[in-house]
Amino acid sequence: MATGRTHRPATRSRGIPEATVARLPLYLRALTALSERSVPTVSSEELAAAAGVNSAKLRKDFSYLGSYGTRGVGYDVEYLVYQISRELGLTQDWPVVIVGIGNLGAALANYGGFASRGFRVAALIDADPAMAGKPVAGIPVQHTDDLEKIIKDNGVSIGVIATPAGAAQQVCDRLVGAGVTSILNFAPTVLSVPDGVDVRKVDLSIELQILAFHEQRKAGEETAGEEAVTASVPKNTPKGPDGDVPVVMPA
Ligand SMILES: NC(=O)c1ccc[n+]([C@@H]2O[C@H](COP(=O)([O-])OP(=O)(O)OC[C@H]3O[C@@H](n4cnc5c(N)ncnc54)[C@H](O)[C@@H]3O)[C@@H](O)[C@H]2O)c1
Repeated sequence: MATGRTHRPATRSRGIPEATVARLPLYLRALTALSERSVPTVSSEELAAAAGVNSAKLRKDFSYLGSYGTRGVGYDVEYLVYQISRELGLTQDWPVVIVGIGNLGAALANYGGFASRGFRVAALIDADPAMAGKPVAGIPVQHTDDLEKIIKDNGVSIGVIATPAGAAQQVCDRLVGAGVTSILNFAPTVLSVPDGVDVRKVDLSIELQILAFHEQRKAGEETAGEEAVTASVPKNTPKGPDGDVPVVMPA
């Protein structure tokens, strides 16, 4: 399998910066909550606060969508939900396969939040023959022998890897070989993929390490006369698009 990580430009071809794309799901989450409460319109300030984003940044982001709101009225909640969903490609159904149905894979399969956002778990795949045919979240687990056929039969373009780290590259290669072009990797390893394949990595332990760093810094700031401790750590630490630490990172 060809290797080499995908390097995305900071701006996608359609002119929406990656940083804006990363904030769209935050707006969508806040807007969906408003929609569920039947709130018809929202100001940029209210929405920015609900999404945890600076309001000037929000207005700039929405200008890329061609959405400027109405002075004195704000943004139409339902229309904005539609616009952002369309921009993110969520107005269509995305069949997803999960590979590695252990503790994490089973938890992901049971997570209802995927389906409600347009991601249908089409198949569960595991290398353990003892698991074949056993239902998890109502879906029978299938053996890795059939991985390529499962991908093709279900028209899958997004794969989730929840195998041990040592198996992740091989699983990734097979997924890509079968036509998968987007991978969400939970295994603690860096995956090599050919150009045109997107990999996103989720690592909760890294998030905890970043929080530990901040905790350490807070403790350092509270300790009078210990400037040497606070000065030894950089001021600018990794932040997410909305100012908090990101859970999903580029691979
Ligand atoms: N990113 C995170 O925040 C996070 C959190 C927890 C776990 N993890 C990682 O997720 C992975 C799974 O963790 P877990 O606790 O569910 O492990 P687990 O041992 O419970 O499950 C792993 C599953 O993968 C299957 N498997 C092994 N090799 C395979 C292969 N080649 N093809 C298909 N399936 C295969 C095993 O049969 C098993 O069912 C590990 O890499 C772990 O480090 C990541």
